[in-house]
Amino acid sequence: MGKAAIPKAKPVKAPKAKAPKAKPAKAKPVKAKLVKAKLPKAKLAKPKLPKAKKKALKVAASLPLPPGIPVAQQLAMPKAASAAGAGALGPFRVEGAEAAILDTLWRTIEARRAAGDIEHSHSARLLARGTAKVAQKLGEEAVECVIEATMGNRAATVLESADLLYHLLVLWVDAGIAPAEVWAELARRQGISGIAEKASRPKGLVRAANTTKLP
Ligand SMILES: N=c1c2ncn([C@@H]3O[C@H](COP(=O)(O)OP(=O)(O)OP(=O)(O)O)[C@@H](O)[C@H]3O)c2ncn1[C@@H]1O[C@H](COP(=O)(O)O)[C@@H](O)[C@H]1O
Repeated sequence: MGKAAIPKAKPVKAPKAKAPKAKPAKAKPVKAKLVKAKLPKAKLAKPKLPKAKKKALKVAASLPLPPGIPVAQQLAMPKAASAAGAGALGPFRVEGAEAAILDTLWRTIEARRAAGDIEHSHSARLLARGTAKVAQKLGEEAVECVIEATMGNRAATVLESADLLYHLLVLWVDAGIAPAEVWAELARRQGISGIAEKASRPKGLVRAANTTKLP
């Protein structure tokens, strides 16, 4: 019984011969890592071009952009850039295209309302249909904007955002609200945390009594 255990210990020496073979293999993984690091970049760069071209054709055919905004540049932007903040807006900068355009557009819509030329003015025609229609159109444009943003359609979201802002201004004109009133409210909120503000609101039945929301 004890003799049989001795021969089993001899094969243990065999693994020592395999150890030298492993040394040259160490140099290979280093090269393999470098190759792997380059592959993803090539894979990401190739599929982007055909997608951008397809989207550019669709948008150009169905929703033509105003002059001065490079469609190809918008669509070629990586999705990560859209979440990068103000830096992502670089390609969209157009001479004279600033937030002040909202004040100008509001004055135009107000002038159209006053003139009442429903034959030639979309604003006048929409305003003539009443508050409910104006509000309905704003809701429709908001939903369309939400859909495009949810689908990740960056360029279409820009177009829908413009529609949304225009129809919001029509609603302001209908309600007799001047942009400065909204700007003032935004200015008042500057520096106030939204979370802190919400926490300071009255809760429960007190809040429900003052709003249409459920407590
Ligand atoms: N920014 C806009 C703007 N954005 C969108 N639209 C119009 O909004 C309308 C939206 O079309 P929809 O089919 O969604 O709505 P709809 O025609 O009311 O159809 P229904 O919902 O009634 O079925 C289209 O006629 C668009 O051209 C705009 N119309 C005007 N403006 C600006 O307003 C200024 C004054 O326009 P007028 O009032 O038309 O002179 C213009 O110079 C522009 O600067």
